[in-house]
Amino acid sequence: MEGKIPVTILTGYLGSGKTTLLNRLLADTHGRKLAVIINEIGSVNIDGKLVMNVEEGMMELTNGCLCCTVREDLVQSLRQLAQAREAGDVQFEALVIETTGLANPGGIIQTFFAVPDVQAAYTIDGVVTVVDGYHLDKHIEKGAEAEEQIAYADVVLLNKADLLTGKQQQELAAYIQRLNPTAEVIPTIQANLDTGRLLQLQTLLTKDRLEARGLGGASHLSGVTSFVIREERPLDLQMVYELMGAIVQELGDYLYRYKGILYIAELEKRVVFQGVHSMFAAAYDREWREGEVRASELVFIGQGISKEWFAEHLRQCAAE
Ligand SMILES: Nc1nc2c(ncn2[C@@H]2O[C@H](COP(=O)(O)OP(=O)(O)OP(=O)(O)O)[C@@H](O)[C@H]2O)c(=O)[nH]1
Repeated sequence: MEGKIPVTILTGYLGSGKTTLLNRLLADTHGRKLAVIINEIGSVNIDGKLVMNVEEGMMELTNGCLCCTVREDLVQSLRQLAQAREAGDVQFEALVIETTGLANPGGIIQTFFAVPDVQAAYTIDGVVTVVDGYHLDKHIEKGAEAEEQIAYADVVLLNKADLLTGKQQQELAAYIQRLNPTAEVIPTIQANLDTGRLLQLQTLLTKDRLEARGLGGASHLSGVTSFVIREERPLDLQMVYELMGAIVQELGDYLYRYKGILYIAELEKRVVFQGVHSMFAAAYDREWREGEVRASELVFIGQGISKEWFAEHLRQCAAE
């Protein structure tokens, strides 16, 4: 992943506080210069006007939602930004994409896997979802988007905490955690938090993070299930690719997000494996540390998927 531009995807329902957070990211002195892509439905880009302090490296996508399919205008913007950076016309170290409140971030994430030159230039650092704690129940009633945005998140900001009692905050945090056990949930007021950390999530699961959340079992809520599979025997990467290729042909629509570390036979490096719906990719990670227990750990988040079924199939990819 050396040299790639890290990308943070900012999602959240309408009015949850995404622009508030973006302004903080731009104003804070976390030491990283950001480029921003904003997606707004409709031809009048109000959000663009609300974002302060960006002179260069800012792009606005209007007329439509960055949703569901690979978007050619997003691809064009990403290419232009990468080229301008390469040529020295703009300088930035990281890219933030703010999506519309009704976007399912899956389409955007897929763009980074599906388009080879985009994949070569960028790497997704993390997905940050801002939740309007005060209105979450209403947003969930309205459709699947609010839950899907949570399901994709690496970090969830439980925003508008000033409008919640301590008990409500706890209940909402537990609810979010059941939807997405691997996400970190942070209560915020006006999206106020250490923004520097948000830009360095490196999105990956670690064993500690999983254990801290008591993972391993399955959780079910509104048809969205998430579970972690662990396999201690070394795997054959080719077999994992073939298996996942076959699985996503059948189940791609139901798999919102899967990610984790693979322990591959005869390889000293960990392999990061992650995907969204039917797009997935593997990349070399750091070397296994001395004394570190080597194992594959993958989290799956999707609709109506079975932990046993996935575990059984992954077991068949053992190299020996
Ligand atoms: N009470 C309260 N209001 C907040 C908080 N955070 C943001 N707001 C307000 O909520 C409103 C929406 O915030 P934005 O940051 O524009 O939300 P957004 O997600 O960008 O909105 P859209 O682009 O329309 O989807 C604004 O009036 C904010 O001032 C909070 O923690 N508490």
